[in-house]
Amino acid sequence: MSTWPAPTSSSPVHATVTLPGSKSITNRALIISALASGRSTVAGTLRSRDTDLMISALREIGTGIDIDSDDPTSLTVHPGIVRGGAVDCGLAGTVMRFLPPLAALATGTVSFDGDEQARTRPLDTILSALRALGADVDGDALPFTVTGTGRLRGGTVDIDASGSSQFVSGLMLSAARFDEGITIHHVGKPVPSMPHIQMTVEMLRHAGVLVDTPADSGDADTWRVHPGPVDAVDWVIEPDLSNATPFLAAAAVTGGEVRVPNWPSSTTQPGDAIRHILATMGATVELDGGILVVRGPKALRGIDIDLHDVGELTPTVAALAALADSPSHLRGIAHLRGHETDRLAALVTEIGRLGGNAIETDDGLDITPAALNGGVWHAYADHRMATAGAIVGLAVPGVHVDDIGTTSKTLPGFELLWADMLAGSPAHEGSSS
Ligand SMILES: O=C(O)C1=C[C@@H](OP(=O)(O)O)[C@@H](O)[C@H](O)C1
Ligand SMILES: C=C(OP(=O)(O)O)C(=O)O
Repeated sequence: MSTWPAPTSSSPVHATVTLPGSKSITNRALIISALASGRSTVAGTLRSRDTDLMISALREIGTGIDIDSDDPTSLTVHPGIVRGGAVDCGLAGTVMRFLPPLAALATGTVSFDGDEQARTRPLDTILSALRALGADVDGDALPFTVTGTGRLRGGTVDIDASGSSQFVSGLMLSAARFDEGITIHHVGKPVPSMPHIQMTVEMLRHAGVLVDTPADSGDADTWRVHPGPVDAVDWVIEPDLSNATPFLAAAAVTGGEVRVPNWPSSTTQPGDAIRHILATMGATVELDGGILVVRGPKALRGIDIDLHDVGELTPTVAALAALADSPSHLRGIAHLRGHETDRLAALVTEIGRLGGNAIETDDGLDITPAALNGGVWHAYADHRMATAGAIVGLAVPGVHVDDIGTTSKTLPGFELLWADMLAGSPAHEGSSS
């Protein structure tokens, strides 16, 4: 694997960047469609490692998925009886957490494995919950098996979802097909990434599933999915707003202007929070007729922010903070230690390697301004670490990302999009020139 010389831009970046579909919405739409009572279609699907793993896994255990030969982002999903098979989760949290509850409905054994690095990602919470709901699960982490009899009792379960919102989402997504549905009580420190749980709720409701949230029932930290049929839906996937953030950051870092079309006027995607984050750091941000326009400031300010709800944005925000002219405090993100890699440790190490100043706190990062130098930025097989390196490289000559290819987890062809963004901007140096 050769390192990627991150292009440096000595002039403001001016570009319009169109992003493919959302990973989180795509993989939810696929699971819900696989459980539906008829044929669904999914338009604007993200095609990337995480979503292709979901497609392969669903096919393996009985779902028919046709891919339009003229437009590989258009899928037709034909639900089938869930059967045994072997599932590769790669490093995808959405595959390793969303599929086991569906596998519990199988008529055989579904075996799960994934990348070496995936074997350390937390899973015991959801696997224990499935056992409590009547499933036969062997193992507490990857690799593990789920053996089904074609149905699952379901019912009430207490879980500690402070490590990942995906435990709640994963259980909810298949629960309408459990005999008793599900009632999930969370017990523990606050659940992160609540917008992602709201995404699950809204998409289930869109498919006709009856869901009670804490706001509906008045029961704090309790979600209920009633048993019942799941409707077929013609899904249209929003662009991935978290994947938009490195491109918007490019405007902020270079004092340029980046436009992202098809920005939804209302969304459950956490990436929407980048508008507030960039504005707080000094950028001008406008949402104008579905186009998000970010104009960078002369100098970026640091930020003090709780990212508990939008942890996915941390690598982008940390890269921006490393280039800001005042200190930043990123809080509420202890759970990032269980993401693709330990993101807090990885960001501290990589910012430090370039001469920056980042320290790990109990639940986040403190980053103070320092002059940065070039060097190798390690991605740790983490797509968002790789894109964070690209952001830093815009402002710091001589940054090389060791594995830019890892961006294919959610954004294949990132380097080309990055190069296209820079192509319209006069002075930059690096691989894309
Ligand atoms: O449900 C989802 O699609 C996701 C939930 C979040 O997970 P955590 O709650 O584990 O942070 C997020 O970080 C991840 O990228 C996608
Ligand atoms: C945490 C992430 O991914 P995953 O779905 O694998 O948890 C992410 O994309 O930032």
